[in-house]
Amino acid sequence: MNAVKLTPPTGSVRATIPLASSKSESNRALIIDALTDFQCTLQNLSTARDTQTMIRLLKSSDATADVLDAGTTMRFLTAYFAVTGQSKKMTGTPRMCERPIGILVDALRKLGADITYLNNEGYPPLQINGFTKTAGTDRISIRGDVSSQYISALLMIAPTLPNGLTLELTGSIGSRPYIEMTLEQMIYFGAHVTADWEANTITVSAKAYTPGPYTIESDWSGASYWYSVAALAEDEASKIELLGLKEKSLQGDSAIVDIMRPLGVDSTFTDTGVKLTKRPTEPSLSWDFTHCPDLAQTVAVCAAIKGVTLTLTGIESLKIKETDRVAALQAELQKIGAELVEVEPNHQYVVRRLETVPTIPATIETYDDHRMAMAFAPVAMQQSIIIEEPGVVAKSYPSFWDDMARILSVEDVVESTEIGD
Ligand SMILES: O=C(O)C1=C[C@@H](OP(=O)(O)O)[C@@H](O)[C@H](O)C1
Ligand SMILES: C=C(OP(=O)(O)O)C(=O)O
Repeated sequence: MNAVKLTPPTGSVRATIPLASSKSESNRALIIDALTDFQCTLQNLSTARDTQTMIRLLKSSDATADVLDAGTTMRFLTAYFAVTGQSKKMTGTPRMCERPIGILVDALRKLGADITYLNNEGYPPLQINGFTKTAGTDRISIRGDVSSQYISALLMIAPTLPNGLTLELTGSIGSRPYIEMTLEQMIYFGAHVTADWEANTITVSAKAYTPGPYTIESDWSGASYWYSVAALAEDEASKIELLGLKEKSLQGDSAIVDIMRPLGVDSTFTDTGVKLTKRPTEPSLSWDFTHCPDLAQTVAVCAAIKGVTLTLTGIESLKIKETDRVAALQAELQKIGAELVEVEPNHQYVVRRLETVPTIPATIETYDDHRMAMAFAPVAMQQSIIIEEPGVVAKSYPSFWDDMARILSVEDVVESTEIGD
């Protein structure tokens, strides 16, 4: 086993953190760039593995595209390879092959794509065998409550369809800011888009993208771990500056600014980013994570350590991400003396402290999930903690441990290897 041990800092924390840039914005910009025949100039692309995988697969002429564990890369490339008439086998990690894709494949088939499942119906791996543009329809109904990534994937290819596309989103809509991010980036590159959020209908005209320069913002999801660090810093004089973030962001995870105020963090925007300082904490907090699911783990762990009773709704989609994040949180929060209880089935959950005294340092399993590692790391502001398989952070934030080492001690834990291992 590979692990790192984190030890609390002494005194107040003062740090300036460069942050990784957003993999969500990067992966959209890369698809749009590919649809302009790579005529755009993209700046500050993310170093995240999910983005590096997207770059590699867009350049590759191999018959197989292995996206590893990158959800957006799988969903966006499936639509891109289909509409550009390529023959590709799409595959990924064993977990990726458990993450549903049927809703996107059904929609692409209606538009004219030839896609077959190679193993289980509705899941990767799949084989794309091209696209018949005239066979398609230009109006499609699609569920909005499983993953917004299917919707973003379809929207981005829509300008290249002969008649454009109208999407009617049915049921409740999750992760809506990610759909809005897609639309904003499409509009930036010259797409004609009309979104009617009353009727849940989005129309995209057939019109080629206009290539141009584009600079990716820092990653607000990655920023959330620094908000948790600030919230858990014991010294009231602690200050952290996060570079490259904007108050008016395309990223819905900028909601962390509002979520963290009751957890004790004030945000002040500057020309270069945002400064975090400490403020009084409230005893309880309720938040609906429907539109910012990637923040749920950060906030759950932070509230658990602070002893703030947290009521969470909108976390159903966590079960189909890199791991079942609800189950993973339930198991690991116990180790830091807290529990995540399902109060209303598949709807409302509460994080609260337990009476038991946990062992310190707790050893946290990460379940191949970058956000499990990064969400638990800020616990080290108050108590030592061991995080297993720390390399998982590479998916979205490869320099996370180097950045953490600016404020506290991050040591590799060397496990003795037994003969026969
Ligand atoms: O479109 C995107 O960039 C993303 C959308 C969200 O997924 P869902 O739409 O599946 O919730 C989010 O969890 C993921 O990290 C990135
Ligand atoms: C869910 C995530 O990513 P994806 O769905 O793109 O794998 C994430 O980064 O938390």
